[in-house]
Amino acid sequence: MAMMQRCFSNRILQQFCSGTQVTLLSGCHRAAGRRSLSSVPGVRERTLIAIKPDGVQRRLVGQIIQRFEQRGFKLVGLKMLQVSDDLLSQHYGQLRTKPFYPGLLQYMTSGPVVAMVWEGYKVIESSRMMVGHTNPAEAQPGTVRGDFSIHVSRNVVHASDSVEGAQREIQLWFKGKELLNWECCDHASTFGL
Ligand SMILES: Nc1ncnc2c1ncn2[C@@H]1O[C@H](COP(=O)(O)OP(=O)(O)OP(=O)(O)O)[C@@H](O)[C@H]1O
Ligand SMILES: O=c1ccn([C@@H]2O[C@H](COP(=O)(O)OP(=O)(O)O)[C@@H](O)[C@H]2O)c(=O)[nH]1
Ligand SMILES: [Mg+2]
Repeated sequence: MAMMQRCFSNRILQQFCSGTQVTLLSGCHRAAGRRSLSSVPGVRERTLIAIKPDGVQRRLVGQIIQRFEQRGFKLVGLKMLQVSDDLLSQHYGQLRTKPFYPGLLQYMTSGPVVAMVWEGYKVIESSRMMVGHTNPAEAQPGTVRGDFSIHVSRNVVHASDSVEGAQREIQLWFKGKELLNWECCDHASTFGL
């Protein structure tokens, strides 16, 4: 490699190594004739991720956002809010009869929550994997819960668990105008377009 670097200028070396790389270096413009992002099924999937009050109190917001950015997902909605009992009872309605439900409401209203909508290919399934098992004691190291929490009653983050659930939760937590449609300039790297 050192020899090659002596022989070629940087630009020639890039062309020599990879035509694709040269396309990337030429900027954020989609090359003519390429498929548009919308033509790839599933890339517009969206999910609700909420950093719960313990995650905010423990100043984990940046690290959690970083994991989703690094993975390649796109942030399309973000806000910090004090969650109301009304919103929570709709969000966790299916858990109303569980013995831990009163404690869950108390926990979720104990301080601010950071709510986000992330977009990308299979983002719902992937983010559940990234978040890990509901019970942190069973969550794999490398997951958010497996790295940052130890008890099910303080498991740091929420992630939608199905397409229907994600649509319902996004509508519950966000107004349409709070979500932004914007294009990332790294389609070629992320989706191979
Ligand atoms: N046994 C328990 N004791 C205390 N809290 C619990 C218990 N089980 C679940 N919870 C809380 O209720 C939340 C919702 O439970 P659910 O079964 O939906 O898990 P989840 O889908 O992994 O979590 P979330 O919906 O918050 O992403 C859990 O994330 C956790 O905060
Ligand atoms: O035995 C339990 C199960 C759940 N939860 C809480 O309830 C939330 C929602 O439960 P769900 O089954 O939706 O789990 P999740 O989707 O969060 O993994 C969890 O995140 C926990 O905060 C709890 O406190 N005790
Ligand atoms: Mg759940």
